Amino acid sequence: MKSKKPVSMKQLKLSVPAQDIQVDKFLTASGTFQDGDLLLNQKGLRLISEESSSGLPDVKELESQISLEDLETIKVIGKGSGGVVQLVRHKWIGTFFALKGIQMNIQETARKQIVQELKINQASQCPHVVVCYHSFYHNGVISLVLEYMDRGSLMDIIKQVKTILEPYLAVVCKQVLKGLVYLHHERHVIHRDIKPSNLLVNHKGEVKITDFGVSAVLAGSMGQRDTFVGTYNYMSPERISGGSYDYKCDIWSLGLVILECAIGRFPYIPSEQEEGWLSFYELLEAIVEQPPPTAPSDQFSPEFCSFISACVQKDPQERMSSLELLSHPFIKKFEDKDIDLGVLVGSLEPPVNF
Ligand SMILES: Nc1ncnc2c1ncn2[C@@H]1O[C@H](COP(=O)(O)OP(=O)(O)OP(=O)(O)O)[C@@H](O)[C@H]1O
Repeated sequence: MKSKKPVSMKQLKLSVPAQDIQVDKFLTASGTFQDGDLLLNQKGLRLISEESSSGLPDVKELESQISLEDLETIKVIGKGSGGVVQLVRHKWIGTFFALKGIQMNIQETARKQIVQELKINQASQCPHVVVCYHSFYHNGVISLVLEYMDRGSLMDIIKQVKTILEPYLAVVCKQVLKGLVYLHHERHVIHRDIKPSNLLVNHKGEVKITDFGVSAVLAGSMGQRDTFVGTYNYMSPERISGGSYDYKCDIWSLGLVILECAIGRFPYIPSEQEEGWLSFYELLEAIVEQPPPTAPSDQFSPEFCSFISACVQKDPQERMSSLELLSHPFIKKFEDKDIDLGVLVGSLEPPVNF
């Protein structure tokens, strides 16, 4: 989408502010002069709606305004299998975004279809799903302009703290479950790639699911249900065995992620006391053939152990749904305890400093 061209200075007539109004009242942190819908900085002049009352820019407004030229790169903040994620700033409104690039070696028509489908998916309005403001296709790369989550992913957090205590995990789970209820019951989509690096956190302690739509669209658009480039670690047994699957595969993945955060290692990797490492094929075989992992009952509460086991049932029919899990005793246990995840993440180094 094209951005509006700045108006030339000759066309401008600016009225002088009244004496008793301070100029800094109009200056934004990025050095842009803002008065209502009018923005002025060294790049020129532009009209844009004010931010919504939530503090986040209005999605629809931004969707029609963002173009790649409007975004300046601050730094690379992450690398995935498909490409890099950069912290970028909108030159006009000063807002930070995460710009995720996905390199794709597929036919032009398929790429266009993917961008088209991503545009439909980006209409998410759930507070627990990362907003995708815009998607572009440029020079073989699909770029997504995402809401910036300034504390990175759950993976970044467990790298620093090793384990997360149950009260915080309950807060994380509740938010992820709300995101999954939205995806499963309102949007009727399976995420397919729930893993620590796809659960993002911000300084307010909000947890949001990202990459919604990306894995689903890629799988669908490439004519195979599981064209998969990421990790298989969190994939449910029914998907690994190539059978049919539904929303419950996301619940299996969530159970493994939460157990990993609690015990400080991927549940299928033997602990330090046990011998050996699993190869890729041994891991897949273990997921399909062995009994599911459990939380050690001597280290964790009965509610937590029961929550994990409700998620990692090998038979998807036996697994609880996202809606059912929201009222699980483990989630309920900490609901009135006023646990602030912002305090935990606030004590850690933000990934942008890594
Ligand atoms: N919206 C975002 N805000 C802040 N940081 C982000 C955002 N999206 C991604 N990141 C950072 O970039 C890292 C890489 O993300 P990305 O989604 O590219 O890859 P991945 O999930 O690790 O792997 P894969 O490409 O296999 O899905 C994340 O772990 C996170 O630290």
